[in-house]
Amino acid sequence: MEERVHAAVRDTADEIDTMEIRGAATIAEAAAHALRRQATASDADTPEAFKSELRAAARTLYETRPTAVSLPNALRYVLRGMSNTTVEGLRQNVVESADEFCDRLERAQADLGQVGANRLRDGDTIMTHCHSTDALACVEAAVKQGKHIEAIVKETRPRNQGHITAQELHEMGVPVTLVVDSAARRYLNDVDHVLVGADAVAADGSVINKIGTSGLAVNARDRGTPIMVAAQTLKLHPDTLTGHTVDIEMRDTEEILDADTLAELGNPTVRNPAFDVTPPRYVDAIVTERGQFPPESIVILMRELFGEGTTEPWAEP
Ligand SMILES: O=C(COP(=O)(O)O)[C@H](O)[C@H](O)COP(=O)(O)O
Repeated sequence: MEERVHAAVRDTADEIDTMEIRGAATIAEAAAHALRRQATASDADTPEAFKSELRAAARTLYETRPTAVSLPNALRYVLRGMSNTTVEGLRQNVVESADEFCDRLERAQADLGQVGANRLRDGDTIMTHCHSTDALACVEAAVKQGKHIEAIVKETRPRNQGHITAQELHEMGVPVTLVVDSAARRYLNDVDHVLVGADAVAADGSVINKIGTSGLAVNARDRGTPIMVAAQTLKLHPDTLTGHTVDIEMRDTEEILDADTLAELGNPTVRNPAFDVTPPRYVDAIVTERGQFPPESIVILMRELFGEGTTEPWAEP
């Protein structure tokens, strides 16, 4: 089966796995591009063979990282478009669905940016965690509205995605203060909004995002600082409508300590969860391209978008 998967798809899968491609929206976009590539390169000679190839490619991409639901949502969106009865027609279906998906993703981010920007006032300071393109779209829109925004950016150990956030905010003209993760509570006194993204939003309004988000949210609630989650509807997790929980990715401990240092320490057990779950009571607003929602009411939007649930991206309809 593997040999039917195009090398470009396998390269994308590797890049997602090693986090050269990372962040929920970016992963989704890369996956849609990869399926498009599989379709344009395919030399399948029957519609069944073509569909089977595309499903194998989707599975290869799906197996990279388990938490960001944008990935299966993207695969499902593109594969759902395969309605034609000829190979050429199916190829065209996939190309069009993938292009449409990427357009929609870009538009959704711009639209949610406007909604998030309306929550920010001139002179506000935000605190960020990790690197989220949805969250940064809110800041970018606020800056374009002429608001002066400042940012306190958590570095986000172990992979320091906060550095990317600091750089991108700087490019927007936003003054940045970078702090170590453990300094967050100390600086919350200077913050008007905590602004983070999401890898998945569950039907009960829980937010799954980079490890450390839940601790930040609890501290922010303690200080009375509003917590805004920027998450386009691509981040809504359909399986949670039927009681499934979201799989939290455990990553290699080498991201935290190299083998030599580990040995010097007497080889303690090291755990490296990539994400955590913030319960809805710690979230003030989930900002989507369909407007802002209190977390408890996100389920209404999920039912409208997904009905009663979905199948695996590669399952026969
Ligand atoms: O937790 C992360 C990234 O984790 P990782 O670096 O492990 O992929 C981001 O906050 C979300 O994916 C949202 O990002 P976006 O708003 O860009 O979809």
